[in-house]
Amino acid sequence: MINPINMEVMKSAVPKKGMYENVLRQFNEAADIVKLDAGIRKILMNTNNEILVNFPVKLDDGTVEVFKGYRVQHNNALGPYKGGLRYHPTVDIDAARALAIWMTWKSALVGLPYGGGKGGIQIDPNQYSNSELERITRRFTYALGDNIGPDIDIPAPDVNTNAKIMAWIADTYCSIKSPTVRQINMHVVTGKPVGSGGLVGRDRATGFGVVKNIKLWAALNKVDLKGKTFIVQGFGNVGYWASHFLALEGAKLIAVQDASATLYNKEGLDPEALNAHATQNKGQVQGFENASVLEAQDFFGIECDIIIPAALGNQITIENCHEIKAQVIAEGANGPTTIDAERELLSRGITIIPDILCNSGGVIGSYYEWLQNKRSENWKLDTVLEMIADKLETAFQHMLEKSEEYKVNWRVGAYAVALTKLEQTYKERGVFP
Ligand SMILES: NC(=O)C1=CN([C@@H]2O[C@H](COP(=O)(O)OP(=O)(O)OC[C@H]3O[C@@H](n4cnc5c(N)ncnc54)[C@H](OP(=O)(O)O)[C@@H]3O)[C@@H](O)[C@H]2O)C=CC1
Ligand SMILES: O=C(O)CCC(=O)C(=O)O
Repeated sequence: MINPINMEVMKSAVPKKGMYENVLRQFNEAADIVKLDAGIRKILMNTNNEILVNFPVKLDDGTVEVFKGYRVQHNNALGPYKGGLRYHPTVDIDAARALAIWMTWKSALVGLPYGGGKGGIQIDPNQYSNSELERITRRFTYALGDNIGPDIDIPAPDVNTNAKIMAWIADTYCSIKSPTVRQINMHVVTGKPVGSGGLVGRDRATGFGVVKNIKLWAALNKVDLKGKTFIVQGFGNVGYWASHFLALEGAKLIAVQDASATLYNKEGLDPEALNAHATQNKGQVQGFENASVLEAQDFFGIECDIIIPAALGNQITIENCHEIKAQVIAEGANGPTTIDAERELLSRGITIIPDILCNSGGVIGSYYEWLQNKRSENWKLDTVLEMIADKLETAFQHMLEKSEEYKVNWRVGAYAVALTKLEQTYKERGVFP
């Protein structure tokens, strides 16, 4: 059902530059390789629904501001739309499209009963107070109306959103339902605080999954992670937890970059101390002691074994990829490597663990939260991490098999798994008899 107030639902338009162009190029390359049915290709090239809401919020000083919120629902052949909400000035329709499309491939690749969605608000959250952010989130939820729902479209955290914001969404969504069904709708979002139906371990699920993938890569290549050096771009949810888990393997974090600073220490940066510092410093690493400050453009050229991009898209580009010396890039972020940069890096023998697999621990964790809510169960942390690791191992194996079958790189192999699964689903249903 479409909320008639402040709502435009549009069909997808012409591809434009940026992440959206990248995702379509990746899709077309893989679709050619697997000889995807032409009709299914047309379906998957398009997004099902693109929702833009303009909603007013009264700020603390009494003035009114109108915000732009997006939710793109790419495809729901495998189940309800699923994917995060981002609060960032770069959120626009193209970014939401690209990120929603990646979610479809990701869910299909790791065998989840979900389609792909993504969205957010075009906003710099640092400019607003906590109570303003709460009102903005609640009005956004209200404006989305029944376009989201536990069996329709299930948002989750992404850049600059977190468990608290998910709790506000769940609370607002439930409060506009009849009292008799309120509590059974908490799984309209995942990534909630544990006290509000959240999953123990969803906070670390993405970073845990990134490191699980690095371990699978290391095992395949007989690499000992102990003593290996790594650098991380973005020290938020994904960047911190990936650093935490990789340090547990004996690897050494030697540089971190966020929007505030680029920090370096070849003797090692302690992820826990850095996280404690960032927590006291609006989430930012700037001002951390025991590190030298580098120019931002020098980050990817740092001598190291592993790079974990865990910030925004299009960070590793044709301009900076020549400087990269690492053996492997584990894509914690969505779309961090441009297509041209990837080509160059692969030609130099650098491995890229593709985002749709590498960061999928998050949505797998979300799936278990959703299932836990549906079944009124509670799982322990060890059980949750084991279940996530298990799905990742299977998906990693499937990616290797398809890469081998078609003699293609890992990203195309991962896409081949996802597209084959979607094609099978459409054909089984008789859409294309
Ligand atoms: N959260 C999740 O479960 C999942 C997230 N992802 C992806 O992982 C990435 C990170 O998400 P998440 O950790 O949740 O987000 P957070 O908001 O928790 O952290 C984002 C980090 O990126 C940094 N950053 C922002 N802009 C820049 C920049 N221009 N240069 C360097 N660093 C920058 C931020 O720094 P600052 O604080 O200074 O702005 C912050 O450290 C995104 O691409 C997201 O889509 C993928 C799967 C699941
Ligand atoms: O947990 C989820 O539902 C989605 C997380 C996400 O946004 C992503 O994987 O990019």
